[in-house]
Amino acid sequence: MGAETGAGLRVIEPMPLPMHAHEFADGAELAAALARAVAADLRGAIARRGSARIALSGGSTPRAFLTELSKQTVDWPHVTVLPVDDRWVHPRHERSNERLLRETLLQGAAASARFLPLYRPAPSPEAALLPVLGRIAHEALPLDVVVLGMGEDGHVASLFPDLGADRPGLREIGLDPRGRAPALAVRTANAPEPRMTLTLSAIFTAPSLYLHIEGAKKRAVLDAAAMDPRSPLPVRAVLAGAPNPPELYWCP
Ligand SMILES: O=C1O[C@H](COP(=O)(O)O)[C@@H](O)[C@H](O)[C@H]1O
Repeated sequence: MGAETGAGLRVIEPMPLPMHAHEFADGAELAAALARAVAADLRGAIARRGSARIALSGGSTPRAFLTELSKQTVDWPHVTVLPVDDRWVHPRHERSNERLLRETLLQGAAASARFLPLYRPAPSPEAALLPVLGRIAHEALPLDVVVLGMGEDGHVASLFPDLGADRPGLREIGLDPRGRAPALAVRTANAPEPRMTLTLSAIFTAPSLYLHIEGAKKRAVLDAAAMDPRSPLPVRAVLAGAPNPPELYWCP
């Protein structure tokens, strides 16, 4: 948007990066609507190609959505599910995103989906990176659907604002929309354990990209990042680089 000044000059004000916003009264309504939309995408991919691939976020926000998604009518044996990121902890650990997906989504009929873990029983994500990269490249890409969450610090997947602070160049690889690496081993001062994460170039292979955010504080972070062209937050890189505007599912 621009404004005329007295001298006839136009002051160009920044425009927010686009998103398709879907807003709900509460988390239960949001979870049901997001599950219906994602299930429709999965059925569409299966109808077109015979199979579907979906990458899903962990953390605390998506539990109700994942439970709703598991109840949807989908040809689950033809679906491959993977986490967008995982913490380098055993899959029975309470902070494991794999554990969350197994306990919520991979239940009932949805238990017949194929699960592709990012975690392996290796001492570090760096030690496991090569085999994980190979499996992702051969069995997960291109994705059909990605659902991203966001932390209050503006991180998405395990792409944190301090990405690359310990290893120069990592931030560029993780946030490059056209980069060649589909996954990264990362460490952050903001979380207790190392992690494995998909990069934005892998995330952007999905034609359906959802951003699932709950609460006023996260919404303010997102809106500020959408508005500020100089924002260093990884969520800004999602909005700026996504081939299509993401579908925002939000409730207070
Ligand atoms: O660490 C993570 O954080 C984000 C956001 O999680 P939330 O608990 O604030 O909902 C999540 O999207 C990501 O998958 C997870 O590993």
